[in-house]
Amino acid sequence: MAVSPRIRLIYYAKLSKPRIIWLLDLAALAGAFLTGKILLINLIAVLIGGTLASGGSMIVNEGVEIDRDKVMKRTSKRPTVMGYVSKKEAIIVGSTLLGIGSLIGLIANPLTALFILLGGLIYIFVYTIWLKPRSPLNIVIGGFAGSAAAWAGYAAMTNNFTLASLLLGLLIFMWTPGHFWSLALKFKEDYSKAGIPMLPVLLPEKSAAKYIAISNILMIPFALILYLYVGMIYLVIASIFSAILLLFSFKLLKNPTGEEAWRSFKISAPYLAILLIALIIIKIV
Ligand code: HEM
Ligand SMILES: CC(C)=CCC/C(C)=C/CC/C(C)=C/COP(=O)(O)OP(=O)(O)O
Repeated sequence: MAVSPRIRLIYYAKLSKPRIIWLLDLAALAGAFLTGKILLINLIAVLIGGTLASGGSMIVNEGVEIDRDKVMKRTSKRPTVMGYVSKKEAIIVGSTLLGIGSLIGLIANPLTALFILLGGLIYIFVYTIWLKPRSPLNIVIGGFAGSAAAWAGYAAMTNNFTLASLLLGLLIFMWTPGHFWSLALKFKEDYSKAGIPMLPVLLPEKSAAKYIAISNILMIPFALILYLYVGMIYLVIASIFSAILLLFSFKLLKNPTGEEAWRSFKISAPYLAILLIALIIIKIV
């Protein structure tokens, strides 16, 4: 379809899921600041490279998923579903962006580039193509894609992968199921219609709420343990916000409705953001 380059850019900006990219960038920033030493050029490289690569991966995801997105109300207006961007075009443009983003990571070092590429490849091949249509563990394993952002940020400063970066990545990995199952519980019908076996589609609401609570409880030690590298002020902040997150999980457990699941989802991104921002600020001052 012939549209102006400006409109085309808007389609691609939408397809890149910018609301998710900022948190991935924040994870990369937290990884970088966790090292305690900042190399400015490398920091810029990992942020620009990570943004292009994650945006590109999302565009490939939407190219691959046109038939699933078509069926779900939440995703039915995407430029790919509307026919504004074809499957082939989304896959080519998205993979090119993933490639360029990974190459920009090379400005920092090869390990950074590798983690950026790994994040995109896990999201596209392991999550989107392999597990999403087949297994309720799809987003559990897919969570490693988010961890890769933190590992890339850490590697950009140190050219290394250490226990500290492993733990930050595991926080994101452990956070992902609670984040996503809350959303899937709210949009249970959508996922069911599309035949995607998200856990809340397969289980009664009460059991889904139980898994969300369990996964959030299991995540909290990973949130707190980072105090070893960040200090007591971080521990206090992480404890307070973890308690708030748990409160939302228990409210959902008591009242496992779509509305309560939506609240649990809406608190999950700010929760992770606050912990990551606290880590960054404490490391700066
Ligand atoms: C496989 C793992 C994940 C799945 C399946 C998932 C799924 C989703 C979905 C479907 C949305 C709604 C998107 C929309 O329509 O706008 C969303 C929102 C979001 N996700 Fe995730 N996500 C995952 C991991 C992550 C990770 C690792 C991060 C960042 C570290 C992240 C950050 C966000 C943010 C910031 C939002 C927007 C929240 C809002 O609208 O309030 N997600 N996620
Ligand atoms: C370092 C690096 C490049 C990391 C990239 C990792 C990455 C893109 C993680 C995102 C995970 C995510 C937002 C999934 C969305 O689910 P979905 O696709 O099922 O959502 P949908 O139902 O809205 O299509």
